[in-house]
Amino acid sequence: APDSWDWRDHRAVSPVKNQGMCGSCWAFSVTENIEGQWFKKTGKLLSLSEQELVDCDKLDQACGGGLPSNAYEAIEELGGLETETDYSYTGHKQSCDFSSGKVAAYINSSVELPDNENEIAAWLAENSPVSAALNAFAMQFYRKGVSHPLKIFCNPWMIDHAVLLVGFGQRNGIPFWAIKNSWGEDYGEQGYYYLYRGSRLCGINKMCSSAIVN
Ligand SMILES: CCC[C@@H](/C=C/S(=O)(=O)c1ccccc1)NC(=O)[C@H](Cc1ccccc1)NC(=O)N1CCC(N2CCOCC2)CC1
Repeated sequence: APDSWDWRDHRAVSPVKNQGMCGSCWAFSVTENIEGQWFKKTGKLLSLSEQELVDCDKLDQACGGGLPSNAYEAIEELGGLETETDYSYTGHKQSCDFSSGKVAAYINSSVELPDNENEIAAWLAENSPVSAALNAFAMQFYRKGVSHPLKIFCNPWMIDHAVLLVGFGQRNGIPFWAIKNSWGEDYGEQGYYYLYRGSRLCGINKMCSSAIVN
């Protein structure tokens, strides 16, 4: 794998979004992974609809939480995702208003990545941004820099948030993951969280996955 990689340099990442008062982080993690997969296939960067998942993904619990693995399955069953513009975000569950004629992006399958951080980095650089989940306790108090929380404050077995890995590298020799969050641009560093890479912190390595667009 390269020493560093950042999909934002390749215009494969949409602007930071804001889930508002809805526990829909799982939907943002998945739509933004698919934005990256779709970009890789077509060279077009679309902003895809999280609201479609909140309203129409019956395998997950809308604002009450969800799992990326369920969401990939739901998207395959629905037939794809509409754009953010066609099915815009309201931050609360409504009746499903999906129309297959408006599908802007589809997926063929999904993969769970290995839990080795070097392998995850290599896969990311080769393929697309990666859906990940982690214990978000330290994220809530983050302002800037490379976050390196004590393990006792970031139990890797208490995973409660889903995010997007967009890149990795080193800052003054400190290895980091560049993590796109869905709490708006005022969060952290322009909406991003930088987490120390290489110690499996906060369980960041445990639930990495991606849709596959052939
Ligand atoms: C109320 C849900 C909040 C929401 C989004 C997070 S959040 O709101 O951004 C946030 C997180 C942490 C601190 C502050 C704010 N969290 C989730 O969606 C998390 C994300 C996650 C957790 C663990 C592994 C992978 C992904 N998922 C969840 O909360 N859930 C996973 C599925 C579970 N289902 C219950 C019924 O049986 C099927 C499974 C419901 C809870």
